[in-house]
Amino acid sequence: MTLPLRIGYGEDAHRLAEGRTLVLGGVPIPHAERGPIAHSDGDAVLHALADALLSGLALGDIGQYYPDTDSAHAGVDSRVILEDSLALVREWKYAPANVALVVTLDRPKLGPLRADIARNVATLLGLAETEVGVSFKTSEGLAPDHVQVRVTVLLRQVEG
Ligand SMILES: Nc1ccn([C@@H]2O[C@H](COP(=O)(O)O)[C@@H](O)[C@H]2O)c(=O)n1
Ligand SMILES: C[C@@]1(CO)OP(=O)(O)OP(=O)(O)OC[C@H]1O
Repeated sequence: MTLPLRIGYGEDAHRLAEGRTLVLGGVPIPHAERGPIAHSDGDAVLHALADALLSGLALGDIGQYYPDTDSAHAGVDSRVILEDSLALVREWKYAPANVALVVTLDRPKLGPLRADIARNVATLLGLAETEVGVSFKTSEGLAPDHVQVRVTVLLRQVEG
């Protein structure tokens, strides 16, 4: 891989159900009536982010490294998935430069948690908080039963 800059893109979606904790970017969301149905902890931000990191270097996706058919990964903390994906990026001598992420969720309002999510994601990636853009959208009632996340990441080549 020779390009000094590479773009990665990732998406994730989970159906929401009662009795589950909604965690986004490693931040538990208070007042969420429902949380994700998932094989792992279902953190859609970290899943989409990990996929974005991998896609930027054409390294596949998290389902290849963490198949949801493998009981060994049941309930896995998504921070581990992200750390593993970041380690692969570093092995190829790249590092994240900045991140833009969009969460689509009808309820609850996430605006008050924007800084917490940005800070947590930045810490996980070794970035400044100002390098993590966090946007929220409702689906306008079109998809009230799921959470959807889309992420772009810019990767920069680093010295070996
Ligand atoms: N779960 C959400 C969804 C949206 N917001 C904020 O609401 C504003 C309007 O969103 P629209 O989808 O109607 O365009 C926007 O400022 C979002 O940041 C939110 O806080 N939590
Ligand atoms: C993370 C994995 C593995 O535990 O499962 P889920 O938590 O269901 O998440 P998803 O984003 O649907 O796919 C990746 C899976 O392999």
